[in-house]
Amino acid sequence: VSTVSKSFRQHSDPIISYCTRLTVKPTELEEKITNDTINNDNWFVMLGAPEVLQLGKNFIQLIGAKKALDIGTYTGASAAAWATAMPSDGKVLSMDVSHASLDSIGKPLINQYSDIEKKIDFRLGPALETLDNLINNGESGKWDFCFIDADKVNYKNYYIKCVQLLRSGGVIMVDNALWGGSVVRDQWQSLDTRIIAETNEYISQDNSTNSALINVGDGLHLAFKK
Ligand SMILES: C[S@@+](CC[C@H](N)C(=O)[O-])C[C@H]1O[C@@H](n2cnc3c(N)ncnc32)[C@H](O)[C@@H]1O
Repeated sequence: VSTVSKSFRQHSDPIISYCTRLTVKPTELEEKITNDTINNDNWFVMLGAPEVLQLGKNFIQLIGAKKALDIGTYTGASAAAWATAMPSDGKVLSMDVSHASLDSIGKPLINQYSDIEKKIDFRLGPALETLDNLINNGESGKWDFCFIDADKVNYKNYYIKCVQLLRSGGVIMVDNALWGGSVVRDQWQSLDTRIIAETNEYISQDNSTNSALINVGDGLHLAFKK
């Protein structure tokens, strides 16, 4: 049994299933994306934990977010979650270097829900380039919500760019912030672990945000821009 785990993993602690069962309220579309990803894609462990997506949706509604950055699309589960939580004039910019899983699993489902589909802009290419383009186009301070969930080696870079793009009162969610618990186990220091741990330290020292590092899903570092 693992105490740092996404609820859909078989080895996750029953307490995680309990918390998830009571609070996660997926729509029909969200449920379909989750199930199709788990049943059909070899890399399904990358899927955003439903309990993390629910928390993000709650934040989006709490702060009235209308512009979200989704860094790491995969099958589109997180992008669909943010779009679901937003009003009809909301916008999700979802970034990935590959659209293979999105095209085979997420897109055919999302296309059946035009109210969700029209809110999401799926952008192909390295996320750092997309974020730099936004900054160069005067988008700093104009975004409400960021979800960081792509390649771990760029986590600190993504965080720094998201802080710049976010408005005051905006929320950043850094996923996989506990990386299966490896951040506190010296013998598991892979490059990804080291960079995630470094990013956590950086966020904790960053005076431009308040933060909360919580054990939900694979660990989630929340940062609230001052
Ligand atoms: C953990 S998955 C994202 C999961 C998704 N957010 C969800 O909730 O289901 C990570 C994704 O990041 C993408 N990725 C890897 N390197 C990237 C990069 N440099 N820029 C953008 N996306 C990248 C991968 O192709 C992969 O689809």
